[in-house]
Amino acid sequence: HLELKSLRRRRILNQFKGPKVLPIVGNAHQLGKTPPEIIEQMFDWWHQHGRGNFRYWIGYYPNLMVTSNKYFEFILSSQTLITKAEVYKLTHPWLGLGLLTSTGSKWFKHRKMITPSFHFNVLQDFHEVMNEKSTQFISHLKQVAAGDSIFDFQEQAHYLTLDIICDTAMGVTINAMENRDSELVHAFKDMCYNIKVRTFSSWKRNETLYRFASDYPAYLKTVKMLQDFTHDVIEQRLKAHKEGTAATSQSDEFSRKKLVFLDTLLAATVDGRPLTSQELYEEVSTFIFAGHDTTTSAISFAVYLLSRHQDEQRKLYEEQREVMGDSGLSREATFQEISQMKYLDLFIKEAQRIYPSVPFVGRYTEKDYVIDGDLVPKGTTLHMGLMMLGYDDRVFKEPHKFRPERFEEQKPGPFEYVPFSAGPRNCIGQKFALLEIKTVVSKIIRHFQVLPALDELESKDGYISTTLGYRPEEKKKRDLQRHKYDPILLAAMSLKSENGIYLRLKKRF
Ligand code: HEM
Repeated sequence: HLELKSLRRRRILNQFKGPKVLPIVGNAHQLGKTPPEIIEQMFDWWHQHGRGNFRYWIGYYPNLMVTSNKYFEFILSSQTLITKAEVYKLTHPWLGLGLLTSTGSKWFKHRKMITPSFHFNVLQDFHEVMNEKSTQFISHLKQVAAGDSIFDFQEQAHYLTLDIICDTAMGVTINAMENRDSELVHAFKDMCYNIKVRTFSSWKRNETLYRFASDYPAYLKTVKMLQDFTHDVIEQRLKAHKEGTAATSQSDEFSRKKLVFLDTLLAATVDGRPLTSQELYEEVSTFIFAGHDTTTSAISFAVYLLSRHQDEQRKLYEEQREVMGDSGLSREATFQEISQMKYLDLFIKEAQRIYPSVPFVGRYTEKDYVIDGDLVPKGTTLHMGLMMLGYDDRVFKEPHKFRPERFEEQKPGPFEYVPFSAGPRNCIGQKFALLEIKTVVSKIIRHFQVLPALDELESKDGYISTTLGYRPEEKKKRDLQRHKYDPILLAAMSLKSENGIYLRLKKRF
């Protein structure tokens, strides 16, 4: 039955390049056993098939890895090709159908309703929180990094971003940096971990089969804990609104009450009515997930690059001295000062090219499409290889060289570099994210010299340690020289280092 059902799709998709397909398994047997092996396989196939689009089958499910510019333009500009790939369903039990996962008219109406929540003025309130939490983060790092110790920065960054997002989304202080062993902090961590594990497990990915897994009861407990926590906070905030003790608009300057994301949702309407409690829950949870998993990745890899590329770090420090003044290095940067940090901006662009926080974006074709003259059949999962774009030497010369200046010298075309996606379904939190990354990273640069785990790991020639993106033969050779402290990349929904991001910090004052 499955064979017959997929006959048409097979016939059509055979027009695309791709690895040889076996009956029943498709190409699943070639994918690799571990998450890092899967991303390596994708890069290998990309090279083997002329660094263009290629198709592969997981059992009877067809997948098309998309890296061509014309495809990116078509998909990202489309108003109809907006249904997310099946993998996003793993977030449904926690997030429901919020902005990230919904489709059709629900997505359209909610996108319109939520857009003002990221308005410039609201961001200024968020910036206060980012500043406050990153000041705490600096004190926290001083303890963790004391005595020249080598520590996993990625883990610490996760606590920070969780603190920022809970406060900006709901006005709640969970203090994850200090209470890392609390049940709630564990629940957030476990949930992100669970999504990662299920992404790469062929049977745990299936909702019905997953019920038989040994970790299923613990998973249900985690989902319930997060749901109860968020519902409680929403109820309390709703009560505060009724009693007039919460901020209702950004102009609440007089009372100095901070506006949080939930406040803007409580004031919003869809179809002329306020949001239901389920809708409020879905959007707040989505904001929390999309807004902290990604920034953990972005901040971690940016700081990792600082540790390996001392010349660039020196330039960044000089810029901090220029913008903040020598006597101002210990204070918090204002919104305006952040926008004057131009080299930091280039640095983050370059960091996102090499280590995009969202390495792949998935869509599902609910009907046939003709893209760049090719027929793409209904029922195909499209994976947009955002990460491959960054390693394409037809666009970025010497892609393994870390050179923030490249973004000043030559701007990539509109669909050649899209870490925040593009078009109607682009990242709604882009400005929030950049503000957060810059606030945190600039503060780290002012307070510490970031050093690699071992002195000899500093890059002397500007080349990065990552070998993904090299041609397979070249990659194999370079892999032999890899060090245990070089990150091993894996692409769950966001890009992470499987073996952590180990580095050292030296206090500047
Ligand atoms: C470095 C940080 C970030 C990166 C690289 C990033 C990237 C992306 C990308 C590529 C998408 C498109 C996903 C898709 O089409 O499936 C997306 C969507 C989204 N992002 Fe971000 N993001 C970041 C941070 C944030 C933050 C901080 C928030 C919220 C505070 C956020 C909220 C969202 C939401 C709600 C969507 C769904 C938008 C929609 O479908 O209309 N993101 N992001």
